[in-house]
Amino acid sequence: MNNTSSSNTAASAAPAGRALITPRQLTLALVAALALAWGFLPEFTVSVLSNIGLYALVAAGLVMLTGVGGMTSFGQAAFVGMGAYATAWICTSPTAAAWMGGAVNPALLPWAGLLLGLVFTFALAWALGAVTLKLQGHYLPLCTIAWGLSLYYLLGNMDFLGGQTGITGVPPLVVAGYSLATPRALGVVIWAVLLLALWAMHNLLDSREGRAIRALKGGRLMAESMGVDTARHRVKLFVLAALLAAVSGWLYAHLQRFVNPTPFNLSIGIELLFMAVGRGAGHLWGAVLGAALITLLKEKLQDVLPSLLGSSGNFEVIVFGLLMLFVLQRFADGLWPTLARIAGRWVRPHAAAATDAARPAAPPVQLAHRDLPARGEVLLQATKVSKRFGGLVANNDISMTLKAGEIHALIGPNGAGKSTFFNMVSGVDDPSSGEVRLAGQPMTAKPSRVFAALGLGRTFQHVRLLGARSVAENVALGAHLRARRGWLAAMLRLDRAEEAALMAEARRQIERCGLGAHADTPAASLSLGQQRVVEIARALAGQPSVLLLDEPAAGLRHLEKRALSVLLSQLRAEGLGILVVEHDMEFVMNLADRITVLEFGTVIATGTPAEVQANPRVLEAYLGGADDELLGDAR
Ligand SMILES: Nc1ncnc2c1ncn2[C@@H]1O[C@H](COP(=O)(O)OP(=O)(O)OP(=O)(O)O)[C@@H](O)[C@H]1O
Repeated sequence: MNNTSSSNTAASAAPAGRALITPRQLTLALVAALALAWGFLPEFTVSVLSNIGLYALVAAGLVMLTGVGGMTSFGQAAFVGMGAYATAWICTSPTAAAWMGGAVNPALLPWAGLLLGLVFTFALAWALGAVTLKLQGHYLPLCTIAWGLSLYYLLGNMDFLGGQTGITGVPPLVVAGYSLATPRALGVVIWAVLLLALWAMHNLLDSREGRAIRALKGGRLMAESMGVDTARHRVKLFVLAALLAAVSGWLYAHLQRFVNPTPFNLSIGIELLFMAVGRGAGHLWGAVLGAALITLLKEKLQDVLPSLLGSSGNFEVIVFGLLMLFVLQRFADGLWPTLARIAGRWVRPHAAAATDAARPAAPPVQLAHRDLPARGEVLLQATKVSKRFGGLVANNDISMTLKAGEIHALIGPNGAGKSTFFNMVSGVDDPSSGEVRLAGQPMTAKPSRVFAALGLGRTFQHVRLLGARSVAENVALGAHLRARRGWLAAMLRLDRAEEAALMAEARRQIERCGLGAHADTPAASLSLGQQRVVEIARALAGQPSVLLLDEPAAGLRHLEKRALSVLLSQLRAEGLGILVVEHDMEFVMNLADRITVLEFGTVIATGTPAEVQANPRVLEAYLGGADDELLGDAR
């Protein structure tokens, strides 16, 4: 721990000499300045700022969905339309009034409209998300275009919603007896809602569920292996973005006081995406920056371009397209990180541990705890497991057991079928035939997260970490299933005690694996060998009874391998069962209790390291191939 805290102190002290202000102070100062100036700004500026607030609310949802979660949606404008139309209809329609008995206080109608919009959007977004988000690659954005268009045309073709003309006479919002009829009055609500939403989403990202959301982008395999239900998280993220869009639509309807389908068409959906793309992956404040840039630019271009070109038309869209090319070329991470780098001279980044220390101590919370099974108990059992890819038999009738308190190594030349077997005993893939049991339970057709819930922790052959996040955050993701607090608690910051316990557990595992000095370093800046050790720490944070390690020694230096050997021996002594796939024969022979050797998908030998090294088939498999010197080294 000492190393960690000293590095934090150094990290926070270094820029402090130049820095004038922390990000939080800067945000508060900007918000205070806006609040103070609000009453004195010209009407036009207030109107533009209100529009920026409305756009930023939708763009913030898109930053979460696209920037953080890795899912692109072109159809967000349609959800804005749903929020707008729901309130416009309920506030103006005689049918709606009749449904409500005609006795509702008119001041309450917009709130009924908000409720209707949210309920309707929730239901539709959940249904659309459940179907669409199963699609991968370019199919997902294509599908969002399809339903974005459908909803837009639906709004414009419903007679009871006024067709293409829309609905006029939407009343202003009334709050505590005050009518918010002007942009200056409603703008305050718009910005208050925006700031509240940014705060809630910032909190969400800084939580156990936030780490799970961030893990969605890098592929679902890793997240599922940590116990995250990725399909559910994707749908929830989609619904969250849709609800923010609907709230923006609700405010829009009461700002404009009329609605028609035009502002909810696909080109606005694309503009909203531009706003989110300019922000830099996952930077929430970038949504405000993107919304401000695009709104102001659009305003200017709509004035300047027609007079320059001598004819009217939506020329600004062409300029947006070209600008987007330029921004994506020059600022691949978006504009926000570039701005943040420039602002870094004056803005002091907060060090994670320093901020933790500044927080009031939360009451201690116990994370879920699992007792290790008795030594010798069978933890993982594969019985006659085969895997066929078309005509290729990658695994052929492989049987193997892993017991508590032993290290079992799986070796074999390249292409022997080790990774295929690993995938089947970790829930990534299902066997074509045969059975895998974990903790006595049949695991056929169970996803990886069920394996994780039953006590299986794993690392990956190709390291899968959240490169931009700290080592501590990466490791805390491994303890996902040991905590319970959900999205709402995180957004409202009711999860702090649990979060503190998770981070403490992460730091404990990092120390244990010898990376204490790097706990607050972004994972991507460690060496590949160290990143492999981070993966082991992450697996350990889940308190597994079975540990699957895929080439843990690859990329490690000699002393690091020795340290890893010591750690694995210690874990074995504690009673863990460890299955390791490894090409480094010296490492394997010195560490493993039992070894299974694969060749062409078939087990050719099983036994102690000495038995395996003396086995003529193994010698032939290795000495006949390119790996001969490996076995030679070990002997
Ligand atoms: N998804 C797949 N589709 C088709 N063939 C596959 C698939 N996955 C693996 N294979 C094939 O199965 C065989 C075993 O591959 P596998 O990756 O399991 O070997 P390995 O022992 O892990 O190799 P290495 O040590 O190089 O990682 C190889 O011939 C490989 O090409």
